[in-house]
Amino acid sequence: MGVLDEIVAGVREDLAVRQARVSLDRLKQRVAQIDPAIDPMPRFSGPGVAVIAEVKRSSPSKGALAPIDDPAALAAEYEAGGAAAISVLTEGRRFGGSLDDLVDVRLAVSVPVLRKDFVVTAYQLFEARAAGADLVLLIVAALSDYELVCLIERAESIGLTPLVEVHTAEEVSRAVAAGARLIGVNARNLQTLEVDSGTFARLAPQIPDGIVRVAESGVRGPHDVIELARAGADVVLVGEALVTGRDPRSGVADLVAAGAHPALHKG
Ligand SMILES: O=C(O)c1ccccc1NCC(=O)[C@H](O)[C@H](O)COP(=O)(O)O
Repeated sequence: MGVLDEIVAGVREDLAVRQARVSLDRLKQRVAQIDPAIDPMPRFSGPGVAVIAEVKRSSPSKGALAPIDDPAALAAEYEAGGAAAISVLTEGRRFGGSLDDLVDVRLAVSVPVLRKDFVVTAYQLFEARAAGADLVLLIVAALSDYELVCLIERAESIGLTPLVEVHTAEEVSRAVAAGARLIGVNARNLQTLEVDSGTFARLAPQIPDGIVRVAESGVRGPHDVIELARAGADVVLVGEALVTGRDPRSGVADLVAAGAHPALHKG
């Protein structure tokens, strides 16, 4: 079994426990009561490169990264540094996250919030929206074409913007055919966990104009943002470098400044 399959198997076990506790109808009632989701797309379509800053305690590739006792405070620092959105890893077993983290972050910031998890059922979309998420990650490698189309449509029907994650040229084609408007190219191979910094530049030309391009994983600093911008990135998603860095606010601000350089402005 590969790493992704192992993670998804654990996610399904934990999901079954939550589904036994909270019915889908109850989640739908909650979703009907909360404020509408924020549309992140205008923030991702400016002249510079937008930064999604991630709340990430640990990972399968690196183990423990940072304790993050107060995810809300970290997210507020990210927002103060200029983050266009906050990503919250809500998977518990391998990433040390939870939906409670997302609820706390939602209350602390006014920028859009992404539920970064391994979503395989519509129930998780309602969980995400009920917790206050505005975006949700859908990983093409974890889904059939039919599941992908259904989850994109269902997410959008409840106001969530799907970030559709790809790793290969074939997955880009599947994401585009499924109707993705926001595609994330993840440079981390989900089998080997190695980061290949050339992945975005290889796959981005295959993503049609009009679809927002996100570069995910392995962004270490301003130099990488400049390289990714030159390769066509509209957005970068950064976790490890920010949670292990000196200061999250200035860490984000440095990335935003690099992506805002006039020489990189999109045409
Ligand atoms: O981070 C991992 O080790 C990982 C392993 C398997 C599946 C997903 C994984 N990470 C999720 C992410 O996509 C990253 O947290 C995100 O792109 C930020 O990456 P980084 O800046 O390299 O922390």
